[in-house]
Amino acid sequence: MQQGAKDPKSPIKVINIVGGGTAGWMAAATLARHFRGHDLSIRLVESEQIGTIGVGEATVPSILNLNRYLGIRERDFIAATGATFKLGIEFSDWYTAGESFFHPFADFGAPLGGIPFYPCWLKQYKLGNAAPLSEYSLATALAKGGRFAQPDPDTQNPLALYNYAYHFDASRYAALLRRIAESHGVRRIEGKIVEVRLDSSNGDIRSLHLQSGEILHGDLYIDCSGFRGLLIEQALATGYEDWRHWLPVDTAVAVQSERAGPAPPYTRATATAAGWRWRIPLQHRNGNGHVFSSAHMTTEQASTELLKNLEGSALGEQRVIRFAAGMRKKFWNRNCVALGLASGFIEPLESTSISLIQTGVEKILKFLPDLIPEQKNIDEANRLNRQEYERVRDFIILHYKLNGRDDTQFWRDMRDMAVPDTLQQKMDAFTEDGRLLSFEQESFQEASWLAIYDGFQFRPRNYLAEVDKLDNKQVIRAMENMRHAIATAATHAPPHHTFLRQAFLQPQEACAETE
Ligand SMILES: Cc1cc2nc3c(=O)[nH]c(=O)nc-3n(C[C@H](O)[C@H](O)[C@H](O)COP(=O)(O)OP(=O)(O)OC[C@H]3O[C@@H](n4cnc5c(N)ncnc54)[C@H](O)[C@@H]3O)c2cc1C
Repeated sequence: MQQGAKDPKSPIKVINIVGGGTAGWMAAATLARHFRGHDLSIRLVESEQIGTIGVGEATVPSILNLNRYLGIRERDFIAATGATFKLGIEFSDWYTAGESFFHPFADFGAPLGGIPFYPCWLKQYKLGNAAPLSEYSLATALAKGGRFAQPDPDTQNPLALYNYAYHFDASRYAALLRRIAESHGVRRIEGKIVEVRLDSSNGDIRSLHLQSGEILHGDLYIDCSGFRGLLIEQALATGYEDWRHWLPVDTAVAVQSERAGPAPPYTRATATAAGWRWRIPLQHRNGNGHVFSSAHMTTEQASTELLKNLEGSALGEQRVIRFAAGMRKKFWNRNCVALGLASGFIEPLESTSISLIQTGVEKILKFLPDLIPEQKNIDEANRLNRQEYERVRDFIILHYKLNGRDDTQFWRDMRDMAVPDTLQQKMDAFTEDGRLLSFEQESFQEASWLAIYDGFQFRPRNYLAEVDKLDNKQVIRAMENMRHAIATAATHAPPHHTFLRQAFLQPQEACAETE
């Protein structure tokens, strides 16, 4: 057998990870933790000369599971990464200019008489007896007031159940993960890979050749090299499925800025003439960016719009990043798995990339039992990965499809476009009677779909007939009680910055009682 070629039945002994951005270090820390005690060596190659993408600072709640798995205490995480809490996303000017709505990581209301809240609300809303849906969400009320408190895990009150995520400094998070990975034995190699050689007998990746002359052989290669896809595309020519006909936003200008005022506990996404701007509040600064369609707006226009709307002075230079929405045709091809930007990218509107890295790593763990790769497992991992990407894609497209703006060609085109069949099916079911279809591998659950439908005032023609079994007066009273309880609970929570300071940023001893 050639050097570097592996007997297909023997367990993997060497994993080479290419790239030390968020994807590379997430993979390194998780794989090293999962396979500790195995006869396995994990190496990570990264190049300071190339650097990382330097954005990617808003997350979804699944990040808490990763931190827990890696043994990262919330207090340490928040101090190390300059993190703030995130209750959801405020969408400004998306439906029409001047209007905004909130997508919380939480359900709306609580079931009434065994019937889910939404159909009950819908009937009363149509009758003019209900407040806007957002007023039945504690997470939304907290966000609006700039307040934060952690949900009480023992509460019996369904209104107090919500999730949260974080905003964090991506480079500091990568550094934290690196410390964990290295403590589990991962070896970091600084250097630029200048050549990737394939095994002529089977087409697998055989070796990585560094500028320094060092050659790395391995059994499994994880491509975390960013958009370039050094292994998965440049070496293995896996192919890319391009979704720009649905998601034409293809360029970002990004800049950091000084914080002005206390950090709100949410991300803001503000629609512009041909895209949208993000504002991500960290403890020590804001992350800002403007993502736009280059067919409808120049980089100069996008940059002017971004700078004009910064809340504090810009810190450092603006960066321009180009991308194409889509996914690699296979995320696992031969002896190579692509994670992060190397595996695909759907624009950052719902902060999904980091969670897709997480589920990508989980698929490696699940479909590589005993470290022995089998083609049927690889095929299944690819099938699930595709579905997961497509579900996220559909959810993002929905935000554009439902827009009510008439001010530019971009928004009119987005409203008129034909959407994927899977999305059309969901929209049709919802329009009929409020049914929320859920397919395999959904990243966003029913409450999230509801938040977007309702935010865009896209409402069903009918409500579920079952709701008519409930007594109208009782329903109205119960809903009013919920709204009152939520408003009261929200005003009792501390301002977000006070919560952060008191619970997480004070010296250890002072915090002991808050744990
Ligand atoms: C505009 C924008 C906004 C985003 N916002 C969010 C967000 O809010 N939330 C979210 O979840 N995600 C977001 N993302 C996605 C997020 O940034 C990425 O998923 C995340 O940073 C992971 O990137 P990565 O590690 O795959 O790639 P990168 O950070 O690009 O890292 C690539 C690594 O590969 C190394 N490398 C490349 N070539 C070589 C070579 N030849 N030799 C050696 N090393 C090499 C580099 O040195 C680097 O270490 C955003 C992305 C963009 C473009």
